[in-house]
Amino acid sequence: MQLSSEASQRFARISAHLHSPNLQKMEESSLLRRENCRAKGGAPGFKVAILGAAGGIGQPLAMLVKMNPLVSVLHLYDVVNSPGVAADVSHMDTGAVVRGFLGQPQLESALTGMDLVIIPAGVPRKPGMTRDDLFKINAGIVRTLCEGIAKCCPHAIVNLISNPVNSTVPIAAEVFKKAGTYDPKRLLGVTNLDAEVLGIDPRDVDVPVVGGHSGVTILPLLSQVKPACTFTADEINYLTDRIQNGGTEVVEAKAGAGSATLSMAYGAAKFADACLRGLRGDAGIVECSFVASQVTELPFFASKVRLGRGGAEEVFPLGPLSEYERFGLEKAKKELVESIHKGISFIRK
Ligand SMILES: NC(=O)c1ccc[n+]([C@@H]2O[C@H](COP(=O)([O-])OP(=O)(O)OC[C@H]3O[C@@H](n4cnc5c(N)ncnc54)[C@H](O)[C@@H]3O)[C@@H](O)[C@H]2O)c1
Ligand SMILES: O=C(O)C[C@H](O)C(=O)O
Repeated sequence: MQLSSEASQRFARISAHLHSPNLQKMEESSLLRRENCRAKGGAPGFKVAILGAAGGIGQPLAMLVKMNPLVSVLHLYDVVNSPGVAADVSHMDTGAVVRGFLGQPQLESALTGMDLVIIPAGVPRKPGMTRDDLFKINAGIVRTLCEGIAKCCPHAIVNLISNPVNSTVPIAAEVFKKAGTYDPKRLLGVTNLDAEVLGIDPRDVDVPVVGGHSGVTILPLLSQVKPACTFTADEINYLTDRIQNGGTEVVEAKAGAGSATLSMAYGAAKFADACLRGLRGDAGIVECSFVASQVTELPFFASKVRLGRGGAEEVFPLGPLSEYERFGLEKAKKELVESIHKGISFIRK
C-alpha cells in the first residue's frame, strides 16, 4: 500500500521514537511532564493514592478517580494484583499518570508526595456478620497503612472506607497522634453511601445522615429533608430502617460475595472529588463525614462538614431534631462510645 508523503513521514517519526535507544527516558520525562500538568482550568493537579486498589471497591474506584480531571497522579497500592490494575487503568485516555505498587516494601513509594489517600483496604462482611466483626483483621491493616501515611505524606487528607469505620477512624487518629502528625481536619471517615439508599432519586433529595456507620449509629435526620416534606411515623420508621440496614441488604443479596463495592466506589469517588475541590479552594463544599467532632460529647461523630484547603474546616451542628431523632441520637451515641473506645484502646493499649 502506497502511503502519502505526510503519512509516511508520521510513520517514520513513530518508528524512530519506538527504536530510540533512550525511549524509556523519553517516556519517563513525558510522564513527569504530565504529572506536573495543570488540571483543567489551570490549577495544579492533585496526587491521589488508593490503598486496597485491587479490591472490590478499589478497582472501580481507581477507574473513577482516573477519570477525575483534578487528579494528575494516581498511585494504586495493594498486597496483591495492583500492578495489573494499574496497567489496566493506565490505558484510559484521561490525564492522570497511573503507577502500581505491590506489598509493604513499596508502601512508602506509593505514599510519598500524596495529597489525598483513600483507604478501602481490608476484608468485607459476609452474611450474618456485623461491621465490628471485621475489627480483628482490619484494625491492624489500618494501623500499618496509617503509620506509612504519617511517615510519607503526613499532610495528606485521608478518606477512610475500611470497616468498622466507627473504630478505624479513631485508630487512624491515634496512629497520627503517636507520630505527632495528627490534624483532625484531614482525617475523614467515608459514610456518604448511607444517604443513597432512600429509594427515591438521590439527585432530588438531601437528607443529613449523622452519627456513625453501623446499624443504629446511622441516623438519618428526615425532619431536615430538602426539599421539605413531612413523613408519617410509619414512613419515618421504614426509611430509617432502610438507611440503617442498606449495607446489610447488599451483604445479604451478595450471599457471601462481599458487601457494597460498585455503589461504594461511586460514593467514595464523589467524596474524594469533594475533598479535591475543597483543596483547590472551591467554596460551599459540604458533605457528611465521620470526623473528630464537638457536635456531641463523643470525640468522633458524623455530621455535615465544610471541605476546604485544610480538609474538614468546619463541622456543622446537628440543627433541630424531632423527638424520634433525639431518641435515635441517644441510641446511636450509646453504641458509638463503645466502638470509638475500642479503636482508641487498640493503639493506646
Ligand atoms: N465506609 C463504607 O461505607 C463502606 C462501604 C463498603 C465497604 N466498606 C469496607 O471497605 C473494605 C473493603 O471492601 P471490599 O469489598 O473492597 O473488600 P475486598 O476484599 O474486595 O478488597 C479489599 C482489598 O484490600 C486489600 N488489602 C488487604 N490487606 C491489605 C493491606 N495490608 N494493604 C493494602 N491492601 C490490603 C486486599 O488485597 C483487597 O484487594 C471492607 O472493610 C468493607 O467493609 C466500607
Ligand atoms: O455493609 C457493609 O459491610 C459495607 C458498608 O459499610 C456499607 O454500608 O455498605
